[in-house]
Amino acid sequence: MSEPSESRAFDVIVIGAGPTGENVADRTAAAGLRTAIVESELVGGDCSYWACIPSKALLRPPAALEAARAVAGARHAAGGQLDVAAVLARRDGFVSDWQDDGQVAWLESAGIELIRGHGRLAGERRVTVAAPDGGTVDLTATHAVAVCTGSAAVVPGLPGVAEARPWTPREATGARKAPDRLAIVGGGVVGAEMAAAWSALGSKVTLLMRGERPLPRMEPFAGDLVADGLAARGVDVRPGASVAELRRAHATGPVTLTLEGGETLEADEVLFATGRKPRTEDMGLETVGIEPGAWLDVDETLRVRGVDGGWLYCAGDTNRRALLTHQGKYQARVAGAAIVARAAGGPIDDGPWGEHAATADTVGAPQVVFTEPEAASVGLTAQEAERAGRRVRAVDYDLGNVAGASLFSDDYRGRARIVVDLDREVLVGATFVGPQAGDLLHAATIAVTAEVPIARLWHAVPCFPTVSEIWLRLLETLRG
Ligand SMILES: Cc1cc2nc3c(=O)[nH]c(=O)nc-3n(C[C@H](O)[C@H](O)[C@H](O)COP(=O)(O)OP(=O)(O)OC[C@H]3O[C@@H](n4cnc5c(N)ncnc54)[C@H](O)[C@@H]3O)c2cc1C
Ligand SMILES: NC(=O)c1ccc[n+]([C@@H]2O[C@H](COP(=O)([O-])OP(=O)(O)OC[C@H]3O[C@@H](n4cnc5c(N)ncnc54)[C@H](O)[C@@H]3O)[C@@H](O)[C@H]2O)c1
Repeated sequence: MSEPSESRAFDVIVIGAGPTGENVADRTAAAGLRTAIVESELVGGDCSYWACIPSKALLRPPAALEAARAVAGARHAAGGQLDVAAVLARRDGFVSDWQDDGQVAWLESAGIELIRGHGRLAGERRVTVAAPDGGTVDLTATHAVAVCTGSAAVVPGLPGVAEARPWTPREATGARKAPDRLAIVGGGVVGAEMAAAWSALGSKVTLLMRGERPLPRMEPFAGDLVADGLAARGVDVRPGASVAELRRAHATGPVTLTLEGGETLEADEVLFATGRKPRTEDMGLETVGIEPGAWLDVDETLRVRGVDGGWLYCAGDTNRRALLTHQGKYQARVAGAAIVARAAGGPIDDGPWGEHAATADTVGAPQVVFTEPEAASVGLTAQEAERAGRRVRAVDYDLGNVAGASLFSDDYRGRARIVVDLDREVLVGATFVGPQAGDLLHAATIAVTAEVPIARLWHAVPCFPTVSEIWLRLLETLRG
């Protein structure tokens, strides 16, 4: 006998309660629209339990220890080893032991109704939820449905991959002990951060990447400095290495990776950090004329293109604009405001930098990679700017030559670059690499998104002796 089905009506239905979905729902509920959010796993999403939070919780203790060891006078007091069990316990605390009670309580306090289960679109403004108890809940939205279902790890279909039982970022951020030998495939952000984390926590890490250096989307010097930093901490960094097949002969035994060219490598675990795919395969997209499994193509207000009636929105990883929590939350604020404005029949301000346009996604989405050294960037690289037909000048400066940096740590090594649009005399990109360089980034994000004229930036005086004096040095170098 099938479980009973229930029908409910709301103004807005959000599918996926990750950071993005939570923020869309928060905006619409705060504006008085009856809002439901559908979640199939944990309220809080990947970011809270299997991505940003646990990864940064693993990376922070080794970084804190290194920071102390980098300063003569403090070094002797930081001579011990990391307490790995305590690091993992602290990580478990940050993910609330993979329980979502706290986030559920927040939803309740915000007046958002949680409906647990797997959500699928079922035609215009309709969502069917397969509830954990086997029943179904049929939902109808008066104004909008927002798809915020995030992304999932891509594992390439190499021979032997299923038997090798590889780690995805979920296992890598949630592991309960450091494997003796960890092979990581993919030199993107996850690969670099997990190499930094697990090498510090006791694994012998080999980082295999197809390209010349890690972090291929950043300025080349960022990948080079991060590769040097990883190598200095014992990671075997292998550029130009592609895995051809894997073999794990015994369930409890090691895995052997065969590289293209025939070389083999043995490890206890292998992590595939090889990118993401949208979580849209099994969610009824075909009922609204979209191919299942596709990234959703949206306009600047985050409304899905090509859907009659304009009621379907998509924010966060699933639209592929910028796979970052802070950009997903930004899109959520924009989409939420657009849904509220359209529901009220009000005007839509969707021109560049308008209230209902996610302009920063393409102009100034910042990112910090929490390796040692950190790599932080916003806007365009010099090469991207040139490819876009801009007349630009890249200005570089050695971060270690700034007084604040040499005080911050002995032998500070790092580099900064600003990319200046020579026609408009504004910054279109910036990159900082060095210990704790991520904290330098927000000033650059403001300069890029607010299009602060260089002539005015000259009057923004950084304090002596902070690492921020890099700004003065870069502008002096630009002006000659
Ligand atoms: C290891 C790792 C580290 C990262 N670190 C950072 C970082 O430091 N900073 C940063 O900015 N970004 C980081 N990211 C990226 C960040 O995790 C994502 O950009 C972010 O989680 C996207 O948020 P979201 O809300 O779009 O999706 P998610 O967080 O994935 O949430 C989507 C939610 O939708 C639910 N869902 C999916 N399908 C359905 C369905 N059909 N029905 C009901 N519910 C459904 C899921 O269960 C999930 O809860 C990291 C990613 C990884 C893998
Ligand atoms: N600190 C942060 O902001 C942070 C941290 C982690 C992840 N993230 C986000 O999460 C997303 C996912 O990260 P990711 O590192 O998985 O993806 P990514 O796209 O950054 O990197 C994946 C890498 O794997 C390589 N690759 C793909 N297939 C391969 C194969 N078969 N063999 C070898 N290499 C292969 C790609 O060339 C690429 O360099 C990113 O968009 C990133 O922005 C952000």
